[in-house]
Amino acid sequence: MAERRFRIGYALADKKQQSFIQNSLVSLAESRGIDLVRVDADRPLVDQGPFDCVLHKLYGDDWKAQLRDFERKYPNAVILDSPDAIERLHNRISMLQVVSELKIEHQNETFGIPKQIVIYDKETLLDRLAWESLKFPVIAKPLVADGSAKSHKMALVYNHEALNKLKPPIVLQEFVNHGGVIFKVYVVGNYVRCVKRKSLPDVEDKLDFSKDLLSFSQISNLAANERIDDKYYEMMHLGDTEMPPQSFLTDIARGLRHALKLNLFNFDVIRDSRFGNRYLIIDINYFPGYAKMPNYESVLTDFFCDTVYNKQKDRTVKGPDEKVCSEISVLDQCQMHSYGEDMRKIISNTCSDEDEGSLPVSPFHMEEKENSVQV
Ligand SMILES: Nc1ncnc2c1ncn2[C@@H]1O[C@H](COP(=O)(O)OP(=O)(O)OP(=O)(O)O)[C@@H](O)[C@H]1O
Ligand SMILES: O=P(O)(O)O[C@H]1[C@H](OP(=O)(O)O)[C@@H](OP(=O)(O)O)[C@@H](O)[C@@H](O)[C@@H]1OP(=O)(O)O
Ligand SMILES: [Mg+2]
Ligand SMILES: [Mg+2]
Repeated sequence: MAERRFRIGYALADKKQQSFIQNSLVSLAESRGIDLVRVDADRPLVDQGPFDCVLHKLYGDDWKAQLRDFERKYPNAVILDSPDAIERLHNRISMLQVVSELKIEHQNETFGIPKQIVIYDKETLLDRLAWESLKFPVIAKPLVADGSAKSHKMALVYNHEALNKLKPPIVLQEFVNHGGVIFKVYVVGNYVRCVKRKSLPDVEDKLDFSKDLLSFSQISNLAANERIDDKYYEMMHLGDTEMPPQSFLTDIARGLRHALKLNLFNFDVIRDSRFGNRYLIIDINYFPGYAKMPNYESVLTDFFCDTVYNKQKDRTVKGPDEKVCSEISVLDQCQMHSYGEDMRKIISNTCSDEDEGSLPVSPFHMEEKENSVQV
């Protein structure tokens, strides 16, 4: 049987393409039957198909219209992710609103978001009544989080007088001491991985009134070629900071993934130093810098395989007999690249004569990896 290969088109800004599309990822995906194909943003997407899946992080109405045209022509292709779902993350209020919708209970840990208000105009900014309930210092963040450099420009504001230096629309969020360490939780489908990063240091209880405002941008970011590993933890003295419980983060990730209807995102979490078991979600980003995550190549390749495999499964399931054939053939063509005979047995067993309805679980996520969990 001729080998069925899968095509995943990626439409990314240059910077993202450079960091994400590394040879190591391309060749691993290739060895598992997946070709990563660059989408030329200057030509209509619809003319560049077919793709089994489109991976994208581009903005604007024109791009959204292109995705709609593409979907009309190729209704079976998977778009990762839906532009409407991504848009919710472009506003720092709607982005975090979803956190309060989550119904998750853990015995020892609680979570939420910092106290915050949104200010749309200068008059309200200077009206003490409007933000009376907030305690200084606060972090001023642009309301819009659309990936532009401007949308990352923040300020730590120490007092009321400094507020007139800010340009609404902004979100004012209480600064919460958290021991200078932030947890970045990467989500790739049902895979969840938390890493530690250096964050803003704590501020003193007694505010230093000589300071009024401190501007900063992407304080917790790494350079494009850096990865989170033991060397980074050692250099940044992060080794001793205890991670939040993985099961707690996994539940939040699962809740966010379902509520947001997104597969590819990360969220930033800080541990409130006043309590020790209270966690605050401060930011959610679509398609973050995965290349800095340990083993990003295999995590992403597993996810790609899962995605195209599940889609193929949806498309081909008609009745038990047809199902058996179509699934074995997809697996033969794609997964056998890496799973070999054991997998063939699993599939054949699952598709035995007695088996009427159930489908084989996707074999791509059968191992639990260290420090990560499937949700
Ligand atoms: N409420 C807060 N209390 C304490 N520190 C905070 C708070 N909000 C943000 N920070 C610090 O400011 C940094 C930037 O904030 P935030 O993550 O909201 O910005 P961003 O530009 O969207 O970041 P990213 O690069 O992750 O997209 C955080 O990584 C953290 O160090
Ligand atoms: O630049 P990197 O690859 O690291 O990725 C960063 C990403 O930039 P890019 O998508 O333009 O590349 C940012 O996206 P926008 O908010 O600007 O859309 C945001 O998600 C950061 O949090 C990511 O860094 P991380 O926090 O994961 O380290
Ligand atoms: Mg952030
Ligand atoms: Mg962000």
